[in-house]
Amino acid sequence: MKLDPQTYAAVASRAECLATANDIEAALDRMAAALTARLGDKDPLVLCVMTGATVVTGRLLPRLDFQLRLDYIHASRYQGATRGGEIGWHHRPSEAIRGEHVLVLDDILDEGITLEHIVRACREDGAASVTTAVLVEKEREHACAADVVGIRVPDRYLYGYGLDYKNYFRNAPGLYAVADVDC
Ligand SMILES: O=P(O)(O)OC[C@H]1O[C@H](OP(=O)(O)OP(=O)(O)O)[C@H](O)[C@@H]1O
Ligand code: HPA
Repeated sequence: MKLDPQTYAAVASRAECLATANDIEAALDRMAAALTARLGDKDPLVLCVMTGATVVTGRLLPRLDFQLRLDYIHASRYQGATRGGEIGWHHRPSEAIRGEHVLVLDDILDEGITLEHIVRACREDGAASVTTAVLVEKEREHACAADVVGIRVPDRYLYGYGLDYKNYFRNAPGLYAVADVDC
């Protein structure tokens, strides 16, 4: 569904910036250092979790100065809503994963259900190892933990740097918490 320009502007004006682009770029530097230490000699297969992880993947990969390959995996459970539902699989690269040291890269760890399903699928599909990294982790309980976390934020609905609000705002140059009235 499309947002009309008035609603779009009103949502943006009510949102609160929780992390600036500078904060996030510094977090990406830290993530790159941690991932280099873990995977620098493993020739990993990086799996971008579509669609939200496109921005973190694009910003992080040029910081990883070692041999790697890029593919994608697509499981989602929000579909433009602010509450998650059943997980839906759209692309599971089972053949590509077999025997690989996999790095699953996602934008956010919220309830952790998406990452839990993806890690389980990678193990079922015969990955040699599975490492997980997320740009943002919400301060709440998660169904599974991420190995590498860029930035931790309060448990509010967020947009920006790949994260969407009603399929918009993935291009916002920071992390913004949506006002309660818009959730
Ligand atoms: O930890 P969870 O509560 O499971 O939520 C995290 C997941 O939710 C978002 O995906 P979404 O289903 O919204 O798809 P999208 O990437 O296309 O936005 C996000 O990109 C994570 O993959
Ligand atoms: O806070 C969020 N914002 C955008 N997408 C999400 N997917 C899970 N949590 C969020």
